[in-house]
Amino acid sequence: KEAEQQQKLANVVILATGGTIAGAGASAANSATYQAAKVGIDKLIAGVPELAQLANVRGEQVMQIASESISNDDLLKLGKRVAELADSNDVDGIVITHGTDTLEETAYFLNLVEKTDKPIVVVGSMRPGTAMSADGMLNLYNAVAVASDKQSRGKGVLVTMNDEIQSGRDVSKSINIKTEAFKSAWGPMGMVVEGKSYWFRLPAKRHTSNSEFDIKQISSLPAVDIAYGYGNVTDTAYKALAQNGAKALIHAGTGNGSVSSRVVPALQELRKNGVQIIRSSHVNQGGFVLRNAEQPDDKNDWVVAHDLNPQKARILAMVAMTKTQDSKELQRIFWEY
Ligand SMILES: NC(=O)CC[C@H](N)C(=O)O
Repeated sequence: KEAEQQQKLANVVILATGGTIAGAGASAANSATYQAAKVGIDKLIAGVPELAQLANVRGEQVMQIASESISNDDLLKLGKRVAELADSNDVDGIVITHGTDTLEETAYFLNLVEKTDKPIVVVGSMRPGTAMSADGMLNLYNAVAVASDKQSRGKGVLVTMNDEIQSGRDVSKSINIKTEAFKSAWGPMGMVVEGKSYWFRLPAKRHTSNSEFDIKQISSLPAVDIAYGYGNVTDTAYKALAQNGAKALIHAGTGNGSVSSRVVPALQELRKNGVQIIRSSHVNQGGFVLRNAEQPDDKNDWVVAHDLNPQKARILAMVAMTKTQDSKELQRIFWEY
């Protein structure tokens, strides 16, 4: 009977990378002061025995770090392992446990480069497992529930935090001290409640199987860096990043991606020297940058990131520039993904 039950359940692999979901603090009162990336994946799985009712679950420790330290090489390593698992017949879904600081970057990266319809769910927590009202157990349970659900197929890379199912493209860490930390300007795709998912909308942008990018064809990512716009800003950071080898600069602009008159000449000059200039916005609830609004992008040969925040724009620019150095192609890609 037990063997029959196991055969019916989906096979889900949990790839662990670290973060607060694997964190540990000195006491149960430490919800904010703790060390991330301490607890191994086997212990995390053992801590949620209910997972066995949802799926045949096994874990792999891919790395054990806080997500602010994830490098491009780490992204590639994780992405390639996800692709291998997605290709194997005995894997139905993949969950990635991840620190929340750059979770939105990894989720968007995988959304762009994994050529599969199988569910890929990225999950983290805001409190370590040692804290009172730790959120990691339920978030992980929800992630496995979504990853083992056939309905989750073909919907792009997903994020399950705070009972919501979010698109890995849209979602962003919006506050750092609440368990309700992850928001999308365009709303969640669904909810997961008591191990069951409820869907309300689908992503309109290209992703996974329908993407022109494939992790198997990517061996390195170009240097793309971000510089921040603010009152009294100078062009120092932009120039320094370019001098250090950046092939594209993401302008994390004020408002609708506006650029200070003290910075414009440097960006025009850098573009003439081959550096791609991509205007995004760092406004809190989600930016919306349009071509030739604020700045003459056609004349300057700059690109706009539209609704992608600066850190997501960096991910898309890196992936796109593995294929093209043409600014018009780059802009097409920024509209489509
Ligand atoms: N809540 C978290 O996961 C933050 C912990 C750590 N800074 C990380 O991103 O891994």
